[in-house]
Amino acid sequence: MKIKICGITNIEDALLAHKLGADLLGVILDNNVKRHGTRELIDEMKSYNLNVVGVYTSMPESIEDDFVQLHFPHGYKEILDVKSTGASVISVIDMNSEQYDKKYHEYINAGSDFILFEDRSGIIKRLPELLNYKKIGIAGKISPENVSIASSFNPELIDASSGLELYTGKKSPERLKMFFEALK
Ligand SMILES: O=C(O)c1ccccc1NCC(=O)[C@H](O)[C@H](O)COP(=O)(O)O
Repeated sequence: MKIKICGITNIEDALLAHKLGADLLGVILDNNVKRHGTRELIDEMKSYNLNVVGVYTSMPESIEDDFVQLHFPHGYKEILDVKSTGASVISVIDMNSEQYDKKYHEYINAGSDFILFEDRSGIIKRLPELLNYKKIGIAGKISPENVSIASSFNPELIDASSGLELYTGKKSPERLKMFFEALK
């Protein structure tokens, strides 16, 4: 099971999350999103050998990342285009969208490395719906208080962001520590 901390906006949060045990660190590359980062931040994170996921809300013109999160409704072509660069793909499915099961099979068949099921109002209550899926990640209000429930479900990927913040865009060192403690 891999742990991804998303919404990283600064190097201090990135280094602390990595030190505590994060496998992947997500940087949102969309200036319209409050908790976004920059290409410069990604370069700095890579200089520390951190595993960075570039999180995109639309298809980027070029791919410079080792891990790419397609955080918008996409299809076969976008996944193949990213995979042709050698990057790993995280395909996000909004569980409140129609036909999420159909999308899951499309993304699996296209070769996505992880299918990240997201319910921004809280994924924990949706877990019973996900029992028969493979290669899945889960996201949506995962926090120190409920991450033990998330991990007992044993997904391939757990993604957490806002539940670890002091304020939007800034992670709380205390909450990060509590989160990784709860995973032990
Ligand atoms: O976090 C955002 O505001 C965001 C906005 C637009 C696209 C992606 C965004 N986040 C990426 C993520 O993977 C989230 O961090 C993930 O769904 C977890 O969300 P949460 O823990 O509920 O903040």
